Amino acid sequence: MEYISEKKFPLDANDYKLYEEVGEGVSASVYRALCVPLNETVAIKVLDLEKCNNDLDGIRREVQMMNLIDHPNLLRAHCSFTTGHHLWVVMPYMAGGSCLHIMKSSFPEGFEETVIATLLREVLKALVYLHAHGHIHRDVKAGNILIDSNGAVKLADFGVSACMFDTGDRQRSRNTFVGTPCWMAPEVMQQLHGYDFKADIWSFGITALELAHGHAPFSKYPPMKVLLMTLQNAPPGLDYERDKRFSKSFKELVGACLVKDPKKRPTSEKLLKHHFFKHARSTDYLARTILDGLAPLGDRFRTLKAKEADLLVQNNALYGDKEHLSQQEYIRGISAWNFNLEDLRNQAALIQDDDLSNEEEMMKKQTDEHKDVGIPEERLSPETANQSNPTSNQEDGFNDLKDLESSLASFPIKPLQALKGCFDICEDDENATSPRTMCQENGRTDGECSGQSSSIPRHIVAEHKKFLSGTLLPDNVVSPRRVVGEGNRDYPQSKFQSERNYSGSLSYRQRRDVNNPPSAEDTSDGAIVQHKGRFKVTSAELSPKGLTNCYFNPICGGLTSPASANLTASAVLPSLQCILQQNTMQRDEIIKLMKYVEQTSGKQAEFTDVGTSDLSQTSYGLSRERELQNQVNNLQQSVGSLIEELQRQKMKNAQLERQLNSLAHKEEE
Ligand SMILES: Nc1ncnc2c1ncn2[C@@H]1O[C@H](COP(=O)(O)OP(=O)(O)OP(=O)(O)O)[C@@H](O)[C@H]1O
Repeated sequence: MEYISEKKFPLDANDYKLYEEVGEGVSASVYRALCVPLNETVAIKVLDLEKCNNDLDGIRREVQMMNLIDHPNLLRAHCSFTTGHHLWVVMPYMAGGSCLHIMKSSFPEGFEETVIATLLREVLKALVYLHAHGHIHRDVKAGNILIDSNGAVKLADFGVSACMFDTGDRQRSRNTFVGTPCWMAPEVMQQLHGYDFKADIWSFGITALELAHGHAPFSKYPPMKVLLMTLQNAPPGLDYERDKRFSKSFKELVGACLVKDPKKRPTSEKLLKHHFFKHARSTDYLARTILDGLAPLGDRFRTLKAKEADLLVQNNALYGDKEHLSQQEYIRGISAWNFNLEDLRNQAALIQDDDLSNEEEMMKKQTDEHKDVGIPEERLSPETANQSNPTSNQEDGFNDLKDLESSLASFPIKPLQALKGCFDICEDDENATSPRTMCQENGRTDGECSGQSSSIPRHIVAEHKKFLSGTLLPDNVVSPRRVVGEGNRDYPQSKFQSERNYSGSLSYRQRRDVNNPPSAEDTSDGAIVQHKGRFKVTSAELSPKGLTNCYFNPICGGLTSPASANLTASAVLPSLQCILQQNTMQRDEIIKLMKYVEQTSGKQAEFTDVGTSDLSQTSYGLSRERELQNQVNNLQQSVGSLIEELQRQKMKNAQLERQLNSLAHKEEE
């Protein structure tokens, strides 16, 4: 892992003088330093190899990339070498720091359009180069756009990049769930067909919004919610009202990047010709406008770190609330979201009902706004598109299999609420190993439980399950029990549980190394890997056995477990609600499917009779379910207010404790 650039940077740590720390990632610290023989200021990224045992591949890839690339807008390494158990990567010093840090220090509301156009043009040039050479960056975001003292812009951090020309095992990495949630393209989250360069275009669009507002869309939400919102909502965009200060061409550029169908996104090359970039200026302009008057990078880094520590203490004392902490992580400016099952449950449980209705409103608003800006409906998620044109489904009827599939690929009406229920009830129940058990607990027969109808095409069923189970991640991500069910891959639940690391300095991977030596299975299909503070989940669908477990479980989804005697009302109610919602939706879908199958097999007349009586039974069932659901809602509201009250008391307690402490302190003095 040693190489030299033309300029002959020394490969001995003694030839460098380390100064202050200027940045920190999950796996590394970055220092300003002096290369003594060349008398040149450099940045040195120091990685502790003992702590990154499992990620050597990623590190190797990053260093190789930093060696091979040769483009003024990409951060290239001068050299790299090991010293003790550390790897030093020597690179040009980018005195301005990252765009994220600059915004956090001086532009909390985002940059003005000319600055954005200039920054984005430079980043896009880097992407054109990377894509032309077969690379996907996979982590484009303001935190990885660095600026030097002259205003030169470089895209950094190739730790999770991938190469389109890779084959075999490395090709699999292109189908992994990797990136930072807010910037992650829907196809990367969905894991259905793999992805390509266009994933970077989506992240580029999100970065444009981040530079415009000072934060990425959905950044205040916990990762689980970000995933759901990205998949379910209309793509984010510039708002006509709120973003009046931005030009139409900027809005169009963002709109072009943030299209859910990757095929409809422009290539980086085409995007570079977009008329928005006529607003771009020279990079000196950046130096004059955004770097002028900024404190030295090390000082800014220290201030941000102190702010972050304060916030962490405050939030811990006041809320103990992960949603606030997640936001706080964003303030820190690194993507240190460790992702584990326990978190998913906790985060799902944090989702409030009013969030849900806000979400729905937001979706509706975004749909209207998109219409205003003239964004075609194909940019909208299936749900939103349907909202904007309520008759479209009916008009199309059920004749088109494609329509059916797209409607099956939608989430329940309130997926977050459904998830909330599923996670609540799932608490550490080791007995819940199969859908069969769960369904028996619900008083269903196996037949009902499997939901497999001979008339339903199997590929539709498989896809359907992915969404109706309330799980948006690949099945293997959120349901270790499914893995257990496969027999030979018997992960105990605890292996998937990591302690969430809010400060981001320790990763799941590092902790696990201490307690569990890595096994071959760690990299097998479906293992969750926390990769450099981002998510990385290998898709099981790529393995030949991946699809064999795609059973459609209409009642329980993949996550619920039998109710145990000590379950609280708050745990049971949401889960009931989840079951009701899923039932309602699945019943509708089954009727559609039956109708479709009957129509195509020429039994229309027969079906009408059976169908009519089925439908009337169904509508009775539906109204009964609605009634029950209302009751569940009411009960849930009471539980909600009790929880709120509890939180208020907790806050009071924390305040009293602080007052007591300071009194005790004074007395001691
Ligand atoms: N060449 C550089 N000059 C100045 N600052 C830098 C340089 N390289 C990195 N930094 C700063 O250090 C921070 C961490 O670096 P980097 O992103 O490479 O670490 P990482 O461990 O890969 O982080 P991540 O958590 O994003 O994976 C960056 O966000 C940036 O602010």
